[in-house]
Amino acid sequence: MATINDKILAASAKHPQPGNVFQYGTAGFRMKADLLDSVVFRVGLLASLRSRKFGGQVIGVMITASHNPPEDNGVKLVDPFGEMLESSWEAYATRLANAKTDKELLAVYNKLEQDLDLGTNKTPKVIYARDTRASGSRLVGCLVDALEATGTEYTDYKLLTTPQLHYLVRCSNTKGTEYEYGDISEKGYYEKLANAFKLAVKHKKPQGPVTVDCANGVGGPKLRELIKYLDGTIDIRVVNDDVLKPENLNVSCGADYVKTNQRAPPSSKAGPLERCASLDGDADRIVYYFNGENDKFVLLDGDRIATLAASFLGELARQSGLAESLKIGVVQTAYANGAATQYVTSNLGLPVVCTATGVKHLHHAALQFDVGVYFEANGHGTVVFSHDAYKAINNHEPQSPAQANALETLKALSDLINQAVGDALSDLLLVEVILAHKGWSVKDWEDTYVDLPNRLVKVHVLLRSMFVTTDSERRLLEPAGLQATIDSLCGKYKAGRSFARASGTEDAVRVYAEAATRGEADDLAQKVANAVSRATPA
Ligand SMILES: CC(=O)N[C@H]1[C@@H](OP(=O)(O)O)O[C@H](CO)[C@@H](O)[C@@H]1O
Ligand SMILES: [Mg+2]
Repeated sequence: MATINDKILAASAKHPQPGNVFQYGTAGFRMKADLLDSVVFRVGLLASLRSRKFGGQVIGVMITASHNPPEDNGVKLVDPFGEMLESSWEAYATRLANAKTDKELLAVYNKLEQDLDLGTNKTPKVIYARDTRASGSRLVGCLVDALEATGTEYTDYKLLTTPQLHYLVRCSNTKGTEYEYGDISEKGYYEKLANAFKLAVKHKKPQGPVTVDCANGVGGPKLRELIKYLDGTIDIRVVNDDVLKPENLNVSCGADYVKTNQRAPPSSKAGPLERCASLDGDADRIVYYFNGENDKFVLLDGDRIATLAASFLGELARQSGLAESLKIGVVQTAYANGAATQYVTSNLGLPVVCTATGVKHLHHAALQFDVGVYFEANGHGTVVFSHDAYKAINNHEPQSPAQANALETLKALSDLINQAVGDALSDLLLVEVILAHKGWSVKDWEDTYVDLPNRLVKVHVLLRSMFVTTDSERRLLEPAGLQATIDSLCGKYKAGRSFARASGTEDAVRVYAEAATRGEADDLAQKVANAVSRATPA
């Protein structure tokens, strides 16, 4: 009888390594889809090991390239509690992906089996899903070959948003425990969100429609499905939801297009002050926007969602009598607008923590609070409630009808908000709840503070690894002397702030600058970019 090792060798022979060098980055592996067969096969091997490491708990595999062009694809792993893969395992994924031959791959796999102290012999379990890309079903085939070869039990959830898969992983592993998260089904996801939303807006119905651009991705059909469970409590108008033409995915639409180009999708028919939102290709990011006075485009990005959520959660905690027991905090990266940071500390009186770029860093830091609000400026984020926060919310005896109302809304939000990962559908409903409660238009939301003009530029350098940062990427240790130059440049501009760091996803150094006026922000960004270029070999 063929051993597992024989089976891995035979299956691997169907998916030869193309000779490329791969790296499991911030968002898993991501590249042109036709290069990915061997990578997905090998991620399948790792998912099986990861499940064995946790005594047979369910691990998730998501096949998506999010906001990338339609011809790309990617793959990432979901850990047992629904979080992103633990960083130390990213290196194992990279090692497996880069083994040149089938034999070498098997050697790496067997070595990991030995080194990882896998403990019990429980059958490994994996669940997986994919976005709407044309290459998705072929890549699923590669994944299944690995799961079959390793004797891993698996369930194919077909098309899902990334956060839906995270939800299912968390539900699977918490069933019957005190952390039980929900029913292990797609329907369970919609029911959980819809019930929480209906409860949260029981007394305050959202005013006017919200138009949601779904990037022609998987978020479209999933949002349409969610709407069926909302019983007309909100008017959501779905646009750019054509998934039958996968070549249209993220093309001139979607959250990344809107954030990068600072404009609405050209197909948008929104009138002045109409509430609009855009999801990305796998629906884990969302940004809001509208046409303001004189047709000025106004973006309400992740910073704005974070400040809105923090302000509302702070109010609810006070109104329900839980201000003392719920420590609320906001987590941002250095890319957050200085005005947003200032608003949270000065106006809301809440602490702000800055972390390195990448949502896993933010998520981790947010767990230090009872209620941790975290968003990247690009619209990826969520609010995490600690176990103690759930206990406090669920055990608190309200002292008045007003307290009872606030508590009910707070409870509903703790169910509405995806605890595993940033989720565009959950975040959409969260924003809608808050605007409804505050009775705010998008203009009122914008008016909470004035963003500092800012500029983000990319500098192409020969060796981005030369750029070594400290202080949550806000300051450079190397190249020597460059930080002093940046400091002195910032000092010349009112409210000047700038930093440079190597991108983790592109071969470039990113320079961010903000200042009191548009001209000064642009000027500062350009000068720092020039200094970055000068500090590196040509
Ligand atoms: C300035 C910026 O937007 N950076 C993005 C980008 O990271 P970089 O390391 O800056 O390339 O991609 C990350 C993964 O999608 C995302 O988490 C992050 O916010
Ligand atoms: Mg995404």
